[in-house]
Amino acid sequence: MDGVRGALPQTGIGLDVHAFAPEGEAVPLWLAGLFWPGECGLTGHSDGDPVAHAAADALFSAAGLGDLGTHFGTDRPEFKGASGATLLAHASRIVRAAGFEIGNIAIQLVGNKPKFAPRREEAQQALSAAAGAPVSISATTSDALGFTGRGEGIAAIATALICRVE
Ligand SMILES: Nc1ccn([C@@H]2O[C@H](COP(=O)(O)O)[C@@H](O)[C@H]2O)c(=O)n1
Ligand SMILES: C[C@@]1(CO)OP(=O)(O)OP(=O)(O)OC[C@H]1O
Repeated sequence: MDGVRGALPQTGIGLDVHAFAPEGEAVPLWLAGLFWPGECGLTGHSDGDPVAHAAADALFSAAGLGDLGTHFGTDRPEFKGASGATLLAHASRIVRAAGFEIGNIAIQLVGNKPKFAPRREEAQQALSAAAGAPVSISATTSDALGFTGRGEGIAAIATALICRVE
């Protein structure tokens, strides 16, 4: 990349959705890098954490390095049950190895449950530690509309800002 373009920051976007496990299945909920005792878990090849996955996807998007499936596909048995924080840490290492530093990651969770705000600080600390960069997380319901409003799953959307440093 030549001239000023190589010095400009690059943004990325990521979206992820996971469905709640069927009632009666004792699946633990992992969300935003935290365990949520007593809450219904989400389905997935990994731990199904849409907040961490959206963040990792945003990093890959910003770096032009594909997406989560490119690096941690379901054909990779070593990622079965992997935690979202682990995947985000791996993604951050891959992006740094490609010559970038991470400015920040902003994520918004969309869903009715669990009530996220009381654990926002804890979650931000967990995912910031995983990424090695500031992660902020907001939450919203979808006003009872759509699959999140019907309580069928949780969605998350994220943006990331990275800068080329090498
Ligand atoms: N799972 C959620 C969803 C939302 N919140 C917080 O509730 C507030 C109001 O949300 P709206 O749907 O009206 O946008 C907002 O401050 C969210 O942080 C939450 O804690 N958990
Ligand atoms: C993370 C991976 C791999 O374990 O699986 P899931 O947990 O199903 O998550 P998803 O966000 O649907 O896609 C990425 C997959 O490659």
